[in-house]
Amino acid sequence: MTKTIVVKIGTSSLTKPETGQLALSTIATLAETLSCLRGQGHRVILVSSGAVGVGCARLGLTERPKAIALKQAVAAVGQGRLMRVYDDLFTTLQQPIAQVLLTRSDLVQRSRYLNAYNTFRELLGLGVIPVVNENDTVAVDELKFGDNDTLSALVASLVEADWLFLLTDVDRLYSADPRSVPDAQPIALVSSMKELAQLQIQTGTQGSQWGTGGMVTKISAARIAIAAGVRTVITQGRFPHNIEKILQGELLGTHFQPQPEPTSARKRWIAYGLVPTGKLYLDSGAIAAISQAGKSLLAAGIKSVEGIFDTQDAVQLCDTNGNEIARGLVNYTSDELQKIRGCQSREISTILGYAGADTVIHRDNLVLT
Ligand SMILES: Nc1ncnc2c1ncn2[C@@H]1O[C@H](COP(=O)(O)OP(=O)(O)O)[C@@H](O)[C@H]1O
Ligand SMILES: N[C@@H](CCC(=O)OP(=O)(O)O)C(=O)O
Repeated sequence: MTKTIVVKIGTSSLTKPETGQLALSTIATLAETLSCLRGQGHRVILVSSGAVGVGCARLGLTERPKAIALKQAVAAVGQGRLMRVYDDLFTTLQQPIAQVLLTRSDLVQRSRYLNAYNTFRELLGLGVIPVVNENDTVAVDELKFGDNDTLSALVASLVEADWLFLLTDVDRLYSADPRSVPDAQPIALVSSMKELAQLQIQTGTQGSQWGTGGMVTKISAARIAIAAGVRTVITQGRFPHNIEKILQGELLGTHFQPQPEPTSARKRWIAYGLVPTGKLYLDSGAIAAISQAGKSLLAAGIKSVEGIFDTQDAVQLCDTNGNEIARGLVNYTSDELQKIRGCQSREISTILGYAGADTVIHRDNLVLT
């Protein structure tokens, strides 16, 4: 059966750690594998990092730049070079590809989000493999994916993929970073995010020398993808043929089982497409009402309000310790909420001097995270 498959490859797999030069045999095998999957009728998207790493190698820089302007300039050098290598390899295999560079803002506005969806649909319909990366050269700090693990999960969610493969320089997820904890235990299957929380995995915050997010971003990417019904696998990038083996049922890498009932497309956009601009801290009654009873959020349950936002902006809903429970679109501005937090709905019109919505966030606009 035809599947939609998103494959993300990180800098640590695309380049040689010693020199930063391209790992050509890995890239060639990846191109071969993806072309083969296309030949079998699957729809394939490649999310490729490497613009900064390849740009550094091209310019003789020995470490990933920290200054934003330099990083953006280096990415511009590397992205072109990376695409040239991909195009040469895929052309040899008679497989057309396309470059798709996205920024966070392309997914924030609903119309642009749908536009991105339409572009992917057309490309996949044409039998093209889109090669996606963040548009590092123009992305601004506040509106960044920041790492391609997240980007690939958002793309997988956008196109409602069946599979997301996160290819990296370790063969799977471990109970702790195997670089620093040699007896860390391998994890083969994660059946829910609740189970993952119980495993208490240690990830550190660092990736490899050239990678960005390490395992943390892969786990949060898996969270986004499985909520969209996408089976997610973390596996070794050096052996791209493993993707075919996994699709045939071999249990390589770490598998994250998709949520049985995926969150609706609109709610996924609210939860992960939008960038929240504020936080509402809730009391325990409100937390129980939204998380267990599926109710809307009322002003009475809000203890405090953080940030400046407008109506219909996305905000995070947190417990009093700041742990996020849900996200949603607010019916009131931050100024209004400062005045009505903790109040009964019937008091709102007297406090504000005009009638507003009964709910602060209607349950149709509220997503548990
Ligand atoms: N619990 C863990 N299990 C496996 N790897 C981990 C874990 N915690 C941290 N890591 C580190 O994450 C690294 C991969 O992340 P990163 O360098 O960002 O890769 P990529 O460039 O593929 O995105 C591994 O090399 C490993 O050292
Ligand atoms: N967009 C950046 C990659 C960011 C990123 O997530 O890198 P990695 O951790 O290697 O997957 C680039 O092309 O260099």
